[in-house]
Amino acid sequence: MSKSKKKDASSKWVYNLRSRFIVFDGPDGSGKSTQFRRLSEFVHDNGIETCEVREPGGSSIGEKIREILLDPANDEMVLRCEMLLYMASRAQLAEECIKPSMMDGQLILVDRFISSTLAYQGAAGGLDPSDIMAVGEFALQDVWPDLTVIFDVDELTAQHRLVGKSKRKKHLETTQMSLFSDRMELKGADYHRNVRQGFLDQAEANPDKYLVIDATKKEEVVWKNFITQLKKRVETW
Ligand SMILES: Nc1ncnc2c1ncn2[C@@H]1O[C@H](COP(=O)(O)OP(=O)(O)OP(=O)(O)O)[C@@H](O)[C@H]1O
Ligand SMILES: Cc1cn([C@H]2C[C@H](O)[C@@H](COP(=O)(O)O)O2)c(=O)[nH]c1=O
Repeated sequence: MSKSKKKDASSKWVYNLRSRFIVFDGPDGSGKSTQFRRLSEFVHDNGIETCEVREPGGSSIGEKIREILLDPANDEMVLRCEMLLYMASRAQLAEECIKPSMMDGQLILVDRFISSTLAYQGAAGGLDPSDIMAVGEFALQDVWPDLTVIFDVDELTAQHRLVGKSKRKKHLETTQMSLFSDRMELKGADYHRNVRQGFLDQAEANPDKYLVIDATKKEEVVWKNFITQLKKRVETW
């Protein structure tokens, strides 16, 4: 078999990704955005069009909400306000970007989604997950992910990565806010430990809709494991 035919046969599963919705999630510094970019490149090489957005943000209104949420100056923000703002950004994103792109046959790749609200404002913040889901159902209507991939990493590894990332950012960006950690990253170690556990608990409770990837390994190793696990899952769709 020629090399190109071999590639066609081995990547046939990729076509099952059309009109699907995949979320990348995990603790800050887990490396999810790195793997997001790698999957994007991989599917484009295989001729799949994508809609790629981040949360909070992804729409012009959502990006304004993001600024409010992550600005360390807003330290008086109460938990219910925080949760509703994340969800408001998500409602706009679902209607403005996700729904139309799905109808268009694109693969939807989202950096964070309601899984983050359940982990941060729920497991770590203390809000009842059933309240979050009730607001989520109102905000999202019928726009729910087919798969949420959790990039799991311990706190220490994540912290080292974030320090490295912010050092590089200092050379690249000029805004004052980019020089410092955002409001959520500034929360303490206990909070971030509960965030991680919150993600793992969601995955354990919903194995059909979640995938957990060990993100502590080198980038290339994480990628190989991720694409192998994703292929297995997508072949069942
Ligand atoms: N497997 C890895 N091993 C070591 N470093 C990594 C790995 N994956 C990503 N990094 C580096 O760690 C930093 C954080 O990665 P990335 O931005 O992908 O994480 P993230 O989880 O999306 O972060 P955030 O939640 O803060 O947006 C980056 O500097 C990136 O180059
Ligand atoms: C969607 C969502 C996000 N968060 C937190 C998680 C991060 O600390 C920031 C987003 O920053 P990133 O650089 O894009 O990862 O917000 C949250 O607490 N709740 C949510 O629903």
